[in-house]
Amino acid sequence: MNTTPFSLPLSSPLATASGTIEERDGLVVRYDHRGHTGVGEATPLPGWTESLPDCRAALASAATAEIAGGHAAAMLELAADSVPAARHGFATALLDADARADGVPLYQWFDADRRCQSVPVNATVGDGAPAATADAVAEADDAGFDCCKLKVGARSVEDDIERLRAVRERVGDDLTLRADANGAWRPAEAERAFEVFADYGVDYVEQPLPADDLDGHAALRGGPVGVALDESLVHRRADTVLSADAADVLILKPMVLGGPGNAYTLAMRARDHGVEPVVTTTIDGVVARLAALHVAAGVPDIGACGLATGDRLAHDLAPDPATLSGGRLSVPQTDGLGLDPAEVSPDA
Ligand SMILES: O=C(O)CCC(=O)c1ccccc1C(=O)O
Ligand SMILES: [Mg+2]
Repeated sequence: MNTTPFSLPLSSPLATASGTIEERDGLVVRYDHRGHTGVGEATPLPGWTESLPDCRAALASAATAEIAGGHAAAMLELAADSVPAARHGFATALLDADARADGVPLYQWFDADRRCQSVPVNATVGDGAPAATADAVAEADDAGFDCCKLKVGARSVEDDIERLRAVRERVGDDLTLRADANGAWRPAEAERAFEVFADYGVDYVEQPLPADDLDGHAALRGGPVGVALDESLVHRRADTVLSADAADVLILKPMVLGGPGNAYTLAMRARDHGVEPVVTTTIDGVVARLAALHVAAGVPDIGACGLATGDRLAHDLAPDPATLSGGRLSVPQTDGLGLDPAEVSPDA
């Protein structure tokens, strides 16, 4: 196992109710397995995963364990609940090598019978003044997106309502709108937002209330605006969230869940519970974005996913083989993730 640090500044920082994401730092992981080099990415996001030093230390322990006991010993060092980004990095490299060895794109390694050329994606629009928000949504609409997610909760509910009004005035009613409050609201604020957001045709709100408040989220369900849980999956067993009947939608971030395999398993389990899975990145480099894209591609008839985040980066780890057109991201059909490991470089 070999790791290389990288630092990816954002050309377009993402302003949210829980802070602004300006830069993504992590490690590229390479691993030789079954005659192939697999590549993975560990890009921790504090608040969602372990810190970068903890991620680095976990991968160093895993590399030591690997020398004595191979990939199974390395995986045992990488617990999904304590070091999910490190686990994601190694697990992705292992899966990439496995899929290459089997001669299939990663999503077909999850489900050999599936064929998927592209995945629908949402545009992601950060917090901003009403006019700037409407501009950003109009730009996404012009670029062919059918679905746009707005960050809310960074300002008052009444101010977010003004933003929604400006958006609908600008782009009309055809575009699907979602909102993401990142846990910012108190129950009364969430109730008010759900009432008025319904008039603006908001499909669902991600994490209206703090992560721990599963009962509060359950109580918000049943109206025209759905409830999606995201932060509630951090440090918590997914079974707990599913059995609380607190969500219409589960937001699945492979980087937060400990890897693409965990995210795929959870997506299929959510479906079995009648909960719709949506796969998103944590604003990652191209290796992790492709891993998340393959997870989404493995799930039949998945709705728009939060995977169109590559254009926020000032530079990337390698050229992106997935192309955006008509609100869909193409899925590479070459073996593994669809990247040439020789092209992956921290200063690409
Ligand atoms: O879902 C999307 O559209 C993009 C991803 C996104 O919003 C996000 C990115 C980094 C950290 C948290 C979040 C989030 O969904 O809350
Ligand atoms: Mg979210």
